[in-house]
Amino acid sequence: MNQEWLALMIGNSRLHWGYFQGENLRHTWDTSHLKEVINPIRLPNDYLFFDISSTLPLVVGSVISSQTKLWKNYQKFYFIKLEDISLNNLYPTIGIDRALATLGAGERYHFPCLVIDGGTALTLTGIDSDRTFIGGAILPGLKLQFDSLSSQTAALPNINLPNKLGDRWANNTKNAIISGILYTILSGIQRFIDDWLNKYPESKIILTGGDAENLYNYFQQDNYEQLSNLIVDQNLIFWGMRSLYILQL
Ligand SMILES: Nc1ncnc2c1ncn2[C@@H]1O[C@H](COP(=O)(O)OP(=O)(O)OP(=O)(O)O)[C@@H](O)[C@H]1O
Ligand SMILES: CC(C)(CO)[C@@H](O)C(=O)NCCC(=O)O
Ligand SMILES: [K+]
Repeated sequence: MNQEWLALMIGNSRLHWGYFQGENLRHTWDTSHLKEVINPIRLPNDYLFFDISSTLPLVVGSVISSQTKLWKNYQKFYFIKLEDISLNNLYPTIGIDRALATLGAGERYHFPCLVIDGGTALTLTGIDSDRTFIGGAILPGLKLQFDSLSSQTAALPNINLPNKLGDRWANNTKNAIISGILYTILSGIQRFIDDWLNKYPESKIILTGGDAENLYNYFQQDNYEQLSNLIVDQNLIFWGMRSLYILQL
C-alpha cells in the first residue's frame, strides 16, 4: 500500500516532520514551533516547495502539550500515547519521544538496544531483548550546556558546537569551555555505553537527535574503542511511528 501520510514529532526546540508513502519514508525536514496551524502544510522538496493537502493522515508524537493543542481541528489526527507503545515497564512520565525512538530502534536494529538522543536534552534509554525498559538517564543537551554557561556568567562567551574536539588541556577561554563540556559528556556517555554493553553485549547502540552526527564525530576523534558498535540514525522516531501506524493503513 502506498497511502501517503505525515509523521510529526513535536520536540522541545523544533518540529520534526516525515512524509511517508506507505512504509517508505520519502522526506524529512524540521521547522520551528508553530503559532497556528497553517493550511496546507508546506513540504520543502529540495529547492521547491509543494503543498500537502490537509486531508493527509497526520501521526503526532509530542512532548509539548501547548503545541499539540494547535492540531485539535485537523481532520485525520492520530495522537500517539504511551499506551500505544508495545514496550514493557515504561514508567508513566517517560517522554513519548524516548519511547518511540527505542521502539523504532528495536524494530529496525533488534532488541536489546540503547538509544542515545542528542536533543535539547540528552537522553539514554535502554531496552532488553524482551522489549522491557531497563532504565535510562536525562541530562542537558550539548547546546543547552553551552547556552546555560554563557547566559549565567559575565565573562563566558556563547560558542557554537565545534567540528573539532580540540585539546583536552585548553589555554584560552573558548577552548576551555569546549574541552570542559565535550570531554565530560563524552566520558560520561562512554561509561553508560560500556556499562550497558557489559550487561547486554549483543546490544546495538544508536545515536539520534540533532547532535548525533557531532557526537559520533567526537567519539571518532577521541578514538573511542566501541566506535564500531555505534550507529547514527536520525529517523528512529519515524520508524517507531511507522510500526504503530502501518497497522492501521
Ligand atoms: N537548526 C537547529 N536548531 C536547533 N538545534 C539544532 C539545529 N541543528 C543542530 N541542532 C542541535 O540539535 C540539538 C537539538 O536537537 P533536536 O532538534 O533533536 O532537539 P528537540 O527538537 O528538542 O528534540 P527532542 O525534544 O526530541 O530532544 C541541539 O543541541 C543543537 O546543538
Ligand atoms: C527528556 C525529554 C525532554 C527529551 O526530549 C522528553 O523525553 C521528556 O519531556 N521526557 C519526560 C520525562 C522522562 O522522560 O522521564
Ligand atoms: K520543563
